[in-house]
Amino acid sequence: MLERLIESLEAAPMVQRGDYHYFIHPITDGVPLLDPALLRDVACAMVTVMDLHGVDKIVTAEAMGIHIGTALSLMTDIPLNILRKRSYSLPGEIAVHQSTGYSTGQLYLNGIEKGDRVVVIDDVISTGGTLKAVLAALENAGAEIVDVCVVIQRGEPELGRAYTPLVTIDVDADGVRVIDTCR
Ligand SMILES: O=P(O)(O)OC[C@H]1O[C@H](OP(=O)(O)OP(=O)(O)O)[C@H](O)[C@@H]1O
Ligand SMILES: Nc1nc2[nH]cnc2c(=O)[nH]1
Repeated sequence: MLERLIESLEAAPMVQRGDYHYFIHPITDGVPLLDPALLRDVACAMVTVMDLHGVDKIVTAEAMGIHIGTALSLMTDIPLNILRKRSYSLPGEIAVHQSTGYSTGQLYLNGIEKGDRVVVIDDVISTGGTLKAVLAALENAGAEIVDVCVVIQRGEPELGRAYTPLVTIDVDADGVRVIDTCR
């Protein structure tokens, strides 16, 4: 089920963002083109590995969790909640600081109620800064985090809780090497 993902990751072009070796891939960038078969492979694999029993909401972060979260939502009928990079100033909005290997910003959580059972998904975890911010916002909102799943784990980031990557990669200036899969 993950052959297309592995093959395309190992062919991913690289760019520099400061000191950061950034790989470019359809799942993590939407560039150059997202093959529906690849998105379907990823969504099916996530449904297979995640605990979705009694889950009220799928939670992801803008921008590159959205297409994956949408596919999962369509497959499971579980509503999708997106942490946005801009504020809506709605009552109860929760703001958290996000930092990655090449950027910093804010994420804004709306629409999660105390006691909601949620799963968190994202395209990639690298420093863990984004998912830590998402988890902090959900904890602040009083959600119960049932499971966390990412398509790609880059390196060995700690989240302070268990999470499941579909694939684990090593990255250097020459490109991406897939070193483990969830199978
Ligand atoms: O583990 P980290 O170091 O936090 O990196 C992972 C995050 O980096 C990317 O988001 P980015 O903020 O670049 O925004 P995008 O999704 O809008 O591209 C990606 O979509 C993850 O959310
Ligand atoms: N596309 C892409 N997204 C990322 N998010 C964190 N690191 C990376 C990376 O190297 N490539």
